[in-house]
Amino acid sequence: MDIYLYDTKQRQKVKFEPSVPGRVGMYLCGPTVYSEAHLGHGKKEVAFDVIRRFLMHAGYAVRYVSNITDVGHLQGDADEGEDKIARRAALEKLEPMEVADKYFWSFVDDMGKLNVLRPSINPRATGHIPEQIELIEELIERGHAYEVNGSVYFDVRSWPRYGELTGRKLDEQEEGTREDVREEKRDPRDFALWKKAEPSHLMRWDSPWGVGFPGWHIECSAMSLKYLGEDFDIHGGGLDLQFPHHEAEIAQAEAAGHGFARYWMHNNMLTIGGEKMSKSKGNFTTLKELFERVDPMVVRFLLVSSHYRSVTEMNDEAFKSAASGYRRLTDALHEVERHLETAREGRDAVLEGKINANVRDFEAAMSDDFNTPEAVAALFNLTRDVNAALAGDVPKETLEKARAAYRELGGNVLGLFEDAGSERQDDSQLLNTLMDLVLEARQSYRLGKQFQKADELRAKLTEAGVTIEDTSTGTRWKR
Ligand SMILES: Nc1ncnc2c1ncn2[C@@H]1O[C@H](COP(=O)(O)OP(=O)(O)OP(=O)(O)O)[C@@H](O)[C@H]1O
Ligand SMILES: [Zn+2]
Repeated sequence: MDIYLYDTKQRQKVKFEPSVPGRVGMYLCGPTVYSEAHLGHGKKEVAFDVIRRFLMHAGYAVRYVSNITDVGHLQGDADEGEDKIARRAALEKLEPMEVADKYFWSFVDDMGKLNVLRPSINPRATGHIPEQIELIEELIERGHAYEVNGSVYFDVRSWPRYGELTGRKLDEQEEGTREDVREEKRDPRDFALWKKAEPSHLMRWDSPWGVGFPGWHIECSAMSLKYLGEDFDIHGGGLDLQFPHHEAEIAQAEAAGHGFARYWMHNNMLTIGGEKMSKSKGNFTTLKELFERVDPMVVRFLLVSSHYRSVTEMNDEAFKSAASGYRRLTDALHEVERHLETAREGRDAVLEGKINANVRDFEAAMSDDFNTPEAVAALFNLTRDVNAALAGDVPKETLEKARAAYRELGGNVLGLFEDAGSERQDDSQLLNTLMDLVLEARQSYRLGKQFQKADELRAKLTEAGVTIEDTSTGTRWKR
């Protein structure tokens, strides 16, 4: 199966050829673990999870590495200032590593609910300080980095290829860093590889340049090279990471003499009211909040219904239609399974021909830069064909073929049906159904003017940790 993907660096769709036949090495920039993940983070994780799953479907053995940033990411992505983790540690009165662990496990939990496969390796920046120091030493030796007052900077002027991923011109590169220009830098575009730790800085390590901590970008170069080797296949991340983070990653690795990622893939943003969902804008919905009102599998369905390079807009309407689309697929699969219990032996060649055609459409869509909306459309066509046939009598072997198509394409590739998070997903679905029933009961008390009973129900729910709120659009509940 030939797979084409959009490579950010070449600015076009290209045929994917792994550097080692049959194997794929993939690296995805992971979370900075200082707060709860929001739906935008979910979009990124699901986008690359589906890419990984389809490569597995195509027969590749995939090593999927996604880092955990637990040091060096400073406020405002700058070269100067407070570390995001340390800041949160001070606010929550926790050790920095306690903050990192708390939000790391919370992230693992959220991604499990979204049925994102666990990475093969989840390396942490703090666990790879020697590797980062070694890479910085190589850069200094080759004349691409310099030390000043215990900090080390990448010398952008020594590396003319800097900026080639995004094709930024010199003056545009300066813009992002001008505010943080320090006298120490030879050029305002230079970025920190290692920072001297001020006495107040909690996270600190010995280095050839004194006590300090690594810059934000160096961990990804060091850890991807360590676990995937030179010239690994795919590097992914959000669009907003292209500059400066990914430009810096490439420069750090290549200037030190290493081959780096061969394909660059970037997901577009999840928006709300047309604006990027982000922590700093405050317009975010954490996945945990969302899962209280929307089944995580519906959230995943919404995410895969738009292309990873398209913007996904979040609103109640989108969730409503995702819920009904998702229900159509699961209902059809359940119907197939129900019919299988009593089906007669034999096959239906006409329906099998249609199933095969839909499977081919699905694979063609996914081979064309992982076009999930078209792949979902193929599943709906399959559903239409299967439902029409189920009105009559479908024999067993053909039903099994239909079930296998749903399980492989909808389940294993799009991740919509089972595995990692299925138990918890069932629980949350059950909880939603039960709460709908409870709220209906309360509503009928109120309509029957049995207000005391309605209030008692509400009080008992509060006792159980569930609060309910009456709004103009209906009653909502929260845990
Ligand atoms: N709305 C979004 N849609 C898609 N991906 C996102 C979105 N927000 C963040 N990401 C991706 O998640 C990763 C981590 O992002 P980050 O922690 O900077 O989140 P953020 O909410 O944008 O935070 P901040 O506003 O503080 O920059 C990045 O790869 C980024 O591209
Ligand atoms: Zn990175």
